[in-house]
Amino acid sequence: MELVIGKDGDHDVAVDAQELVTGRTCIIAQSGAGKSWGIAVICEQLLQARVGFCLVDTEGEYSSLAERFSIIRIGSGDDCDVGIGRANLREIIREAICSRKAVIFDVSETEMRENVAQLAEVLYDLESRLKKPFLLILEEADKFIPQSGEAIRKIEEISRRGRKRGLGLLVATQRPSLVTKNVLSQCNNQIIGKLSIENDLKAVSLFFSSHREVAELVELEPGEFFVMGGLSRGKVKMRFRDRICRHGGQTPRLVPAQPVRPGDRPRDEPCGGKPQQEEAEPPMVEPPISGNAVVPVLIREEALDIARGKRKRRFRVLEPEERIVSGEQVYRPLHRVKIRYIGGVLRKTTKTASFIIDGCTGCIVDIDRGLKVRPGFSELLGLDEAAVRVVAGLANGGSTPVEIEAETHLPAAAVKKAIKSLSDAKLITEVKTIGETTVYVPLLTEDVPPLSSLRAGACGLPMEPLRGESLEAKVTESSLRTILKGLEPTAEIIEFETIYYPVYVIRFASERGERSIVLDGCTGKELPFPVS
Ligand SMILES: Nc1ncnc2c1ncn2[C@@H]1O[C@H](COP(=O)(O)OP(=O)(O)OP(=O)(O)O)[C@@H](O)[C@H]1O
Repeated sequence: MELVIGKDGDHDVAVDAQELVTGRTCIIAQSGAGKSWGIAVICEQLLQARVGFCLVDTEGEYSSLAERFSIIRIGSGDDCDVGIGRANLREIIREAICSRKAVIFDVSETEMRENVAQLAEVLYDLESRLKKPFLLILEEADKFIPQSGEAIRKIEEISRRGRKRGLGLLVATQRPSLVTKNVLSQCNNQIIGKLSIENDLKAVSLFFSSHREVAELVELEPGEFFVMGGLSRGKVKMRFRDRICRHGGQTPRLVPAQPVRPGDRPRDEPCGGKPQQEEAEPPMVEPPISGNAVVPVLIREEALDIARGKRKRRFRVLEPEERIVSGEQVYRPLHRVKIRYIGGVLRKTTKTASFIIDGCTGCIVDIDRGLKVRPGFSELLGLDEAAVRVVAGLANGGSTPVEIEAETHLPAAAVKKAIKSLSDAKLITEVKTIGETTVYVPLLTEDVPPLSSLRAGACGLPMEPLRGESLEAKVTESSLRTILKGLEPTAEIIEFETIYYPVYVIRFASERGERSIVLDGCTGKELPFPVS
C-alpha cells in the first residue's frame, strides 16, 4: 500500500505505508520549514487509508484533523473528548490499535514528559501482545529523547524493538543535534527539510553520502523535503501536498499596528474575542519594551559550545589561553525602515527604498538564514545634516572648500563648520596642495550605500512577542532622519518599526585582558558587531 504525500514537480510522491507505519522515521527541519504541515499530511493520508496511529501533539495544533475525520482526542482543552488525567489510556489505545483508529494525545497544556512516558509504556506493553500495525508520532522529539539529559527509556526501546511488535515510530524535530543519537541513528527512513545551523547539519550528515548533499539542505525552500531511506526508491526531493483540513499551525501574520506617538497610552488590541474593558488610570511604571522578536533557535549551552571553539589558543601549548566569563542571550533592536525620495535621472521620479538597520551600530542588515551585516550609516551617526552632506559629497581624490560649496549648495560658513566637525570626528583629513589651496579627502572606512541600492527582503523567520532583555538602540528615528536628509534632502521616512533579533554576547578573559564576540542566536555564526 502506498500513501501519496507530496509532489515532485508534476509527479506524485508516494511512500510505502507498511514501512512508514511499522518502521522508524524522522522528520527534521528548522522552525517554519513545514514539519507540522508534513505530519498533518501524513496523518490525513493514514486516516483516509484507515491506518491506526497516535499523535503526540505538543502545541495543540492538530485538532483541525477532527473537523473532517473521526479521531479520539485526549487532552486538557475543552474541545478534547477525554481528559488526559482521567482517561483510561490503556482501553482507549487498545481500542485504537484493534479498530485501526487515530488518537491525538494533546500534551500542550500538561506535564508533557510524564504523560508521554506513560503513553509509551502503555503502547509498548499492549503491542507486545497485540502485534498489530500502529504508529506513534512524536512532535518535538528533543523534549522527550534529548541528547543531553535523560531520555524516556520506553521511546528508545520502541525505536529499537518496536518493529517486531508492529509498533512504528515517527519522530519530528527542529533540532536534530539535540535528539539522542540512540534514536536518530535507528531512523532508517528520513524526511529532511531546510536546516541552517551547523550543529544540526552535522547531526543529519549520517544520512547523506557527501558534504555536498548536506549543503543542499541549506538551500531548500520552506515546504521542500528530501525523502530518503526505506520510504522511497532513492532520494526524492518533494513538496508536501496540500492539506485536506485547515492547517492549525499557521504562522500568524504580522499586521501593522496604529503608530504610537509620544505621550499616547499604549492600547491593547482585543485578543481571543474578549471585549475591551474600560481602562483604569494608567499605572505609574516604566512601560516595558514591547515588540516582535525573531524566535531564537540556539539554546545557551549550544552557544557556549560554539564559543569554546572560538577561544584563542597559545602557540606552544595547545591549551586555550582564554576562558569564557559570561555568555548571555540578548535581543538587538533592528529598525525596519521605508523611505520615499525624489530620484531618477531627471530627479522627477518619486522612489521608495526599504531597509533594515541595526539599531546599535547603524549597519544595514538582511534577515535571511540568520543575520547578514553590511556597511551602512555607522560612521555618520551623531553628525548633523550639513556634515553628512559634506562627507558624502567629497570626491575620492579630495575636494576644495569651493568645490564642496558647489556640490552641497551649502553656504561657506556652514561648509567651514561641517569641515571642523568632520575633522574632529576623524572622518576627513586635509591635504595641502601647491598654491595654498586645501583639499579635503574622506576617511570613511566603508562606502555609504546609495539609497537606490537599499532593498529589504521579507523576514522569513518565525516571530513572537519580545520576552527578553534588549540592547539600547543608539539609532533613533530622528537620528536616522538627519542622516538621510544629509544624503538626500528630499528623503522622508514613511515607515519605521523596531523588531528584535536574538544574539549571544560572549565574553572571554585571559591574562592579556578581555574581549567579546556576538553570536547569531539563530545560526550560531559570529556576527561582525563591535561589543561595547
Ligand atoms: N507544503 C506546504 N505547502 C504550503 N504551505 C506550507 C507547506 N509547508 C509549510 N507551509 C507554510 O509554512 C508555515 C510553517 O509551516 P509549519 O507550521 O509546518 O512549520 P514547522 O516546521 O512545523 O515549524 P515549527 O517547528 O516552528 O512548528 C505554515 O503556516 C504554512 O503556511
